[in-house]
Amino acid sequence: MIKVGIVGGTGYTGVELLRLLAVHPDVQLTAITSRKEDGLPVADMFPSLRGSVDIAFSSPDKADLTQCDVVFFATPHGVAMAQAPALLAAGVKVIDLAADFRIKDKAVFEKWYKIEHTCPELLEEAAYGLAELNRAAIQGARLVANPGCYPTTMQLGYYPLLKAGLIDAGGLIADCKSGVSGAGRKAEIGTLFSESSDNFKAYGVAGHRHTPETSAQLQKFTEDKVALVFTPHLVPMIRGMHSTLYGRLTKDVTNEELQALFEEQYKDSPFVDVMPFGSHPETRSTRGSNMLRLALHRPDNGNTVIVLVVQDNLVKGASGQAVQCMNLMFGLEETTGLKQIALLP
Ligand SMILES: NC(=O)C1=CN([C@@H]2O[C@H](COP(=O)(O)OP(=O)(O)OC[C@H]3O[C@@H](n4cnc5c(N)ncnc54)[C@H](OP(=O)(O)O)[C@@H]3O)[C@@H](O)[C@H]2O)C=CC1
Ligand SMILES: CC(=O)N[C@@H](CCC(=O)OP(=O)(O)O)C(=O)O
Repeated sequence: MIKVGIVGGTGYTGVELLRLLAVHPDVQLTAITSRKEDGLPVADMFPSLRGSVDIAFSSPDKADLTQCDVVFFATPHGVAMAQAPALLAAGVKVIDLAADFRIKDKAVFEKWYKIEHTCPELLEEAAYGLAELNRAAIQGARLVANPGCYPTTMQLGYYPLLKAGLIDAGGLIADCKSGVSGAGRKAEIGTLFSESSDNFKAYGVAGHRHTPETSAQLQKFTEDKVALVFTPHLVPMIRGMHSTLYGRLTKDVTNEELQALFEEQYKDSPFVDVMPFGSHPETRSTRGSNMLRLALHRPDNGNTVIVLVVQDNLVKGASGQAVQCMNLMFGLEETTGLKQIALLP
């Protein structure tokens, strides 16, 4: 059994990890931290876990995480970088759901996250945890940087087109929407019911920290200079993400060829569903599941290709993806414990 620790067990991605790992056949939940809830049985806070998780929270300074085989950090940016060196030195693998190890350039990280990077020596080593595009590196990694939720949709949607040189890399436009759980469980005015329900707005239009993460990754797929315009929006739902990705075609290609390109690219990726050309994927078709679904469109058969991508921000966009990485790091089937079908309605 893989002994698992979770730092930040009281947040949305933390409890989502618990939901997934509680029924994972190869996992033993060993330590779950909370700074405020030391000693409280996890299932007292989250009754959905009654009968499935029987351990209590412990404060991060009391929890002996070195007894774990792997530790997930479901914490704000900056927490994992402070603890990862000691854990790795003790032989513990680390999966960070925050951004501490996603951006290789320390100066770029510090500019966008407004915190000093205290262990830049691990940046190069960290494997970027997007299994579909980086499987081999994750398999051999002891430190994984789980991607951001928006970047997951943008990369999986644009990758086949960029790699095949079919679109103008300098004119990528991504119009993305997230459910409110994407902002986490902490109290904030913007996520109060009266502020975020029956309301719809863009945010971070002048610049969002997922732009440098996504651009740096997309740049690996093409020699042309990538320029990405990314506009996130907050939609009045709890879970779910919908990204509409626009690309300007630069070569003659038929719709059948575009569809075949995506189907071929993801034929061995169990968590990417390439839907029939012209489909309209719905966020609810991924709710609670690790599946990302996408579909291609080409209005009027012109030179714009549109990729519609949906996922559950808390599963494929965060905790499910992290478990997918754990499976690869420990030589398990990538889908182990992740076969949940989306909840409808
Ligand atoms: N929500 C989402 O859809 C996604 C989130 N992420 C990223 O995952 C990470 C967690 O997000 P989310 O679960 O939404 O956040 P939450 O705000 O819901 O939870 C944060 C957790 O971190 C703990 N925590 C906070 N500060 C510290 C600290 N200094 N030391 C130890 N533990 C701490 C909190 O627990 P306590 O206060 O009890 O100690 C809490 O359990 C973030 O970096 C986020 O950016 C990534 C992709 C998607
Ligand atoms: C709706 C909402 O607020 N979403 C978050 C992104 C969540 C995510 O992926 O987070 P990290 O990259 O920070 O890990 C945001 O835009 O800041």
